[in-house]
Amino acid sequence: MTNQPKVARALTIAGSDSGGGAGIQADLKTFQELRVFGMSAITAVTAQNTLGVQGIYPLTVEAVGRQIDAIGEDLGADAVKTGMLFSSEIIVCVAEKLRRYRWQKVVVDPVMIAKGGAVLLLEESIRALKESLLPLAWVVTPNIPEAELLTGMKILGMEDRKEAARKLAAYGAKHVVMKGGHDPSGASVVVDLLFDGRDFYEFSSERRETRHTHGTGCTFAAAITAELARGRDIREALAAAKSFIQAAIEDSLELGHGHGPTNHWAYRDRAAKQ
Ligand SMILES: Nc1ncnc2c1ncn2[C@@H]1O[C@H](COP(=O)(O)OP(=O)(O)O)[C@@H](O)[C@H]1O
Ligand SMILES: Cc1ncc(COP(=O)(O)OP(=O)(O)O)c(N)n1
Repeated sequence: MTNQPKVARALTIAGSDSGGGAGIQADLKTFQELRVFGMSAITAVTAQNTLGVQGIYPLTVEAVGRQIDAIGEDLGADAVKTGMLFSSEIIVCVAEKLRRYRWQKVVVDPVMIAKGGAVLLLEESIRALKESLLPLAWVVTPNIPEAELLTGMKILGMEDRKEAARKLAAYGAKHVVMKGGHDPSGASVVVDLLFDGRDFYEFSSERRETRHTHGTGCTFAAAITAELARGRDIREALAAAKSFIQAAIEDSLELGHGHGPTNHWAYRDRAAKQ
C-alpha cells in the first residue's frame, strides 16, 4: 500500500478563539482557503470576541501531547504552525513532539499578547520559547513588540529590525520574518522583513486604516504554513501570504463592535474575479 499523500497537509498547534478571527479558527480557515488539509492540536480555549479576551483555559500537557501524537502517528503533516502556547510546559512538550515526528517546515508564530492586552504567553515562558522552540523553527514570525520581548532591544527603525532578526536567527531559527504592522514610524507602506541567515528581503503593501485587524498575525503565519505545505520556498510562501492578508484586511467583514476579524475568503473571491 502506498502512503503517498495526494493533498498538502498542515497542522496548527494553537489556542481556540471563540470569536473565530484568530487562533485555531483563523488557521484552519486559511488552510482551507489555500486548498491545504488542516488539522489541529488545541493548547488552550479562550473566551474571546472582537472586544477582547474574557477567559483563558489552558489544556493539560497530556491533552496537547496526545492531540499531536494522533496526527504524527497517522495522518502526518507537510508543515506545522505553532501559535498561542501559553506555558513553558506546553512549549517543551510541543518541541519534543516536533523532534519526534521530524517535522521540518515549522512556522513559529510567537504569540504573546492579544491586541486588547490579554497575556497569551506567560512571561516566564519566553525563555523556553527561545531556547526550546526557535532552534526547531523553519520560520519565526514576530511582530515588533514580540521581537522586542524576545531580544530585549527597542526596535524603532529598519536597522533595529535587522539587528533583532540576526539575534533571533542566532537562536537557531532558519528564517526570521519581522512583521511591520506595529511600525511606529506611521509610514503609509507596511513592510514585512525576511532574513534567511544571510540576506534581507522586503515584502511591502499599502497600509490600510481599519480597526478590523484581529487575527492578522495568525492568518498571515497560517498562509505561510499552507504555502510551505504545498512545496513553495520561503520567498514564494511569503509573497503569497502577503497577498492573502492584504485581501483579508482590505475586504473586511465589518463584524462585531471592536477589533473585527479579517476576511478569510477575500483572496479566493479576488482570484475568482480575475
Ligand atoms: N493596517 C495594515 N494594513 C495592511 N497590512 C497590515 C496592516 N496591519 C498589519 N498588516 C499585515 O498583517 C500581518 C500581521 O502583521 P502585524 O500586525 O505586525 O502582526 P500581529 O497581528 O501579530 O500583531 C503582516 O503581514 C502585516 O504586514
Ligand atoms: C487564541 C488566540 N491566539 C492568538 C491570538 C493573537 O492573534 P493575532 O493574530 O496576533 O491577533 P490579535 O490578537 O493581535 O488581534 C489571539 N488573540 N487568540
